[in-house]
Amino acid sequence: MLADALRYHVGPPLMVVGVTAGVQVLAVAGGKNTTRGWSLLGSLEAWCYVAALALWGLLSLWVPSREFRGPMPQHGPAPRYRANGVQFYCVSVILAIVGLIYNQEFASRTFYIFPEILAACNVTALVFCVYLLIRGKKWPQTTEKLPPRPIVYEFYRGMEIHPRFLGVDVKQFTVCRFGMIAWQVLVIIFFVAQNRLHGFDFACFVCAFLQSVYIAKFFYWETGYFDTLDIIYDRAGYYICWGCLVFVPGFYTFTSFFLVAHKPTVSVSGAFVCLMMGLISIALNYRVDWEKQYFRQNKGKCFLWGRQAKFIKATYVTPANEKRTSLLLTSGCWGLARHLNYVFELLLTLSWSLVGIGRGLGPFLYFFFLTILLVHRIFRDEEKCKAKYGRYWDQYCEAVPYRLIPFIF
Ligand SMILES: NC(=O)C1=CN([C@@H]2O[C@H](COP(=O)(O)OP(=O)(O)OC[C@H]3O[C@@H](n4cnc5c(N)ncnc54)[C@H](OP(=O)(O)O)[C@@H]3O)[C@@H](O)[C@H]2O)C=CC1
Ligand SMILES: CC(C)CCC[C@@H](C)[C@H]1CC[C@H]2C3=CC=C4C[C@@H](O)CC[C@]4(C)[C@H]3CC[C@]12C
Repeated sequence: MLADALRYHVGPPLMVVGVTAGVQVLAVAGGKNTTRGWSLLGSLEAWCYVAALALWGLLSLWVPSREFRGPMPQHGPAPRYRANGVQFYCVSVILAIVGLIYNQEFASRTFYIFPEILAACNVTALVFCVYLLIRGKKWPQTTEKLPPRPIVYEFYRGMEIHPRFLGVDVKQFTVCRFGMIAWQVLVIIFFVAQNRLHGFDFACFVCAFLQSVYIAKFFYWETGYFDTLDIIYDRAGYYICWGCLVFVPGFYTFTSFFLVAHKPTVSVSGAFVCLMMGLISIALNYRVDWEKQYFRQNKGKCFLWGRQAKFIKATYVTPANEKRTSLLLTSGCWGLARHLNYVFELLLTLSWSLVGIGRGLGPFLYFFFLTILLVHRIFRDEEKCKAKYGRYWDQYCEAVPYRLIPFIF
C-alpha cells in the first residue's frame, strides 16, 4: 500500500515538478548572471543550438545504413535501429573540433548562454513528453493494454516501449543521438572555453579526455545498449526522454562546466593519477560488459579467465506463454558480484571528478547522483530479474551473493 503510494502518487510528481523546476530555476539564476536578454523560454540563439543538434541527430538516423533489430518485445514488432553509432560519433567530434579551431569564440559564447540552452532543452523535452503521453494513450502503435495509472505516473514512466517518431526510434534518438552526443560536444566546448579563460590546464584536459573515451566507448558498444533495462523494460517517457534531452546535457556535463569558471588546483602528477585511475576503470567496466556479451553470444560455451565459463540455465515463460531459456553467468567478473560493472563506472566518474578536488562539492555532484541512480538501478534490475527467472534468480543470488562490492554489499 505504502510502496504503491510512493511509486505512483508521490515519487513521479516530485521528480517531474522538482527536477524540471530545479533545472528551470538554475537556468534563470545562471542566465541572469551570465547573459543579457534572457527569457524564461531560452533565447532564439539557444533554440538554434537545440534545433541544430536535434536535426543532426535525426539526420544520422535517416541516412541509409545498416539496420539493427533489437530483442523481440512482448507486443509489436522487433524495434529497428541504425547501427552507425561509430560513424556518427567520429563525424560529430571531427566537426566540433574543426569548427572550434576556426571559431574558438563559439566555445566561450556557448558557455555563457548555456543556461538559456538548458531552458530551451527543458521546454522542448516537456512538450515532446506530453506528445508521447497523448500519442501513447490515444494512438498507441501496438495492441498492448496497460492497467490505468495516475496520469503523472504515466507521464513520468511513458506509455510505449518502442515508439517511433519521424521515422526513427524515439529512444535511440533521445539517448544516443541527442543526450550522449550533446554530452561529448559540450565537454569539448567547455574544455576550449576553459583554455581561453585560464590557458591550458592538464587537469581539465584529463577531465575532458576521460569523459570522451567513455562516450566513445558508448558509441562503439551502441548496439549492446539496445539490450539494456532502459530499452527493453523502460518506456519512452519523462524518465528516459526528458532525462536524455535535458538532464544528460545539463547535469552529466556539470563537472566540465564547473571547471571553466573554477580553475582546478590539483598538481600535474595528481591529475596524472586521476588519468590512470580513469583509464583502468573504463577498461574494467568495458571488460565486465564484454564478458556477459561474449558469454551470451557463445551460448555459454567459452572460456573466461582461462577456465570454462560456469552458469545457471534459467528457464522462464514469456507473457505470450512461450518457454525460453537464458544463461546466467556465475564465473569471471560476474562470479565476483552481480553488478561489478557499476563499481568501475563509479570509479571512473570519481576519477574525472577528483581533478576538481579542493573546489568544493561542485565537481562531485554527478558522482553523488550516479551513486544513487546505480544503487536504485540495482534494485530495479533485480526486481525485473526475479520476476522473470523466479527460483533460478534465487539460485544465482546464492551462487553470487554480493550485489556490488565483493564481500561488502
Ligand atoms: N552513466 C550512467 O548513467 C549509467 C551507466 N550504466 C552503464 O551501462 C552499462 C550497462 O548497464 P545496465 O544496463 O544497467 O546493466 P547490466 O549490463 O548489468 O545488465 C543487466 C541485465 O543483464 C542480465 N544479467 C544479469 N546478470 C547476468 C548474468 N550473471 N549473466 C548473464 N546475464 C545477466 C539481465 O538481463 P536478462 O533479462 O537479459 O537476463 C539483467 O537485467 C554498464 O556499463 C553500466 O555501468 C548503467 C546505468 C547508468
Ligand atoms: C529524471 C532524471 C532525474 C533521471 C534521468 C535518468 C536518465 C537520464 C539515465 C537513466 C539511465 C542512464 C543511462 C543508462 C546507461 C547508459 C549506458 C552508458 O554506457 C552511457 C550512459 C547511459 C546511456 C545512461 C544515460 C542516462 C540515463 C538514460
